[in-house]
Amino acid sequence: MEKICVAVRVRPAVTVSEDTTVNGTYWKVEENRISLHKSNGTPISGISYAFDHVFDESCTNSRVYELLTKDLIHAAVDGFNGTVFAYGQTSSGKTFTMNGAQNDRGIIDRAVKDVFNKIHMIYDREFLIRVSYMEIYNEEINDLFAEENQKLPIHESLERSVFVAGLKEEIVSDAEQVLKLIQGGEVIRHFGETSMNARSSRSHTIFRMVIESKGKDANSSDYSSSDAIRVSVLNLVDLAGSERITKTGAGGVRLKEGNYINKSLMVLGNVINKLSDGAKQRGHIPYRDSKLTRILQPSLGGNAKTSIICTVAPEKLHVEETKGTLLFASRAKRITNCAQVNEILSDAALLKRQKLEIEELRKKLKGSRAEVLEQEILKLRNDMLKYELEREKLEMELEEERKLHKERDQCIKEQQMTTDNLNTRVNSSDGDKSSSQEQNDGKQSLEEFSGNNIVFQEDAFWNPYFQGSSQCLRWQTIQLLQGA
Ligand SMILES: Nc1ncnc2c1ncn2[C@@H]1O[C@H](COP(=O)(O)OP(=O)(O)OP(=O)(O)O)[C@@H](O)[C@H]1O
Repeated sequence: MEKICVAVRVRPAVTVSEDTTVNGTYWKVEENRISLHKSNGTPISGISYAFDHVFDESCTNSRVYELLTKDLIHAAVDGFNGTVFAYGQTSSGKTFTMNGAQNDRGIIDRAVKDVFNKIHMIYDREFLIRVSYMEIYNEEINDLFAEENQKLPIHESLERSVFVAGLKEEIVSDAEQVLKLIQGGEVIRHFGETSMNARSSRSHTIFRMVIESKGKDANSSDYSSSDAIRVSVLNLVDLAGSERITKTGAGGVRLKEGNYINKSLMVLGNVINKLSDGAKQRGHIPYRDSKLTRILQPSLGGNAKTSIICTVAPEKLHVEETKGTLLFASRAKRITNCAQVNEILSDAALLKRQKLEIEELRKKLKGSRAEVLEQEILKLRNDMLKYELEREKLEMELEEERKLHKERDQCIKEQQMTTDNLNTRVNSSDGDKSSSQEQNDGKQSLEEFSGNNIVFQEDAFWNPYFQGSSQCLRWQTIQLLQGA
């Protein structure tokens, strides 16, 4: 999360008759602060604003570029979206700042050259640059690279986010080529003379560079420098200036243009207001209320680094407009964007990245409580494994036991049968020889097991000792009988 970078630039006073110190007030610039003072030097309370930078009338475009936009342009080459726009009342110096003058090249010119200088110094990536140039005139989008492309629609898709359908994109290889294309666009851009500016921009323009890059070394272990493709969008915007119709005295075409300009700037102001309210109070952001805010949506509170140059006129005549611009600037200063490198990953790159991330997390876990937990989990897992083995062993023993039990039952049955047979034989041969004493005891008579010389007592088979193998059962029975 980072705040939008906001600067105020005061243009030189244009007419001697509008002496800034006459009639009571003047704007004073001190470091990064601008405040309104009375002609006697006392500050007017409540009208003092601090920004990231405040540039006085002596400041050059070169300095504005260095302090406010250079880093952003370099970040765009590294994969961050970036937007720079100039905002201010008509004739306050927006076009001078963005497009420059003959002896002082503007931000766009410097940015284009800087982009190419920077990419020529990056040896491990290859770049593909595409540029487009459009204007929003009377709330319609026209292509400044192809005059026939007028009234272009805005579309939205998951892949491309918000985009202007049918806009011509030129693939470019050097700065000179780009600057020539821009010059061509300037010829068809809508300018017009007003009472306040001999060459007033009657449209908002958006010059766009799409910077794509890819690592040259595909075998590198660093995913970000090899397989991932970075795509960033750099918008350089020159807005038309707000104007008071009462001041300009415009009529006809100029009046219509002025109304459209004011309306779209009002929507921009509303969006800025809402965004500056903070995430909780903000509610619905009216991006869709104008083409300008729709196109700039990612740059306002979205995934982009944004710098705003608010231009003001120092003359007392414009003091109310200047106050309005400063209010806009101070609200914009409260907005936070969330810029991140835009990468498109192939499956291989994704895998590589995930592996690295897992490795990173492992490193972070080391030395923390998580490591102790990990060991505890390992110990529990070992214990579980031990119990599992024990359970299997017991199950096998149980199975063995069942088998023995079955054998024993079988054996009992066989012995029962033998006993029955013997009894039948004894009964039939001895007849009434059985002693009455034995019958009274309720015990069955002892039988001699022919062939083995072993004597069994029927009761003994139900003795608990008979649990076990049939061999053991026999031995226990014998012992019992011997002891009896
Ligand atoms: N910093 C500056 N130094 C010197 N001249 C400047 C500066 N800023 C503006 N000017 C001059 O002031 C005049 C108006 O400037 P510019 O056309 O850039 O205003 P603008 O804000 O773009 O106006 P509009 O909104 O009407 O297009 C131009 O003649 C320009 O050269």
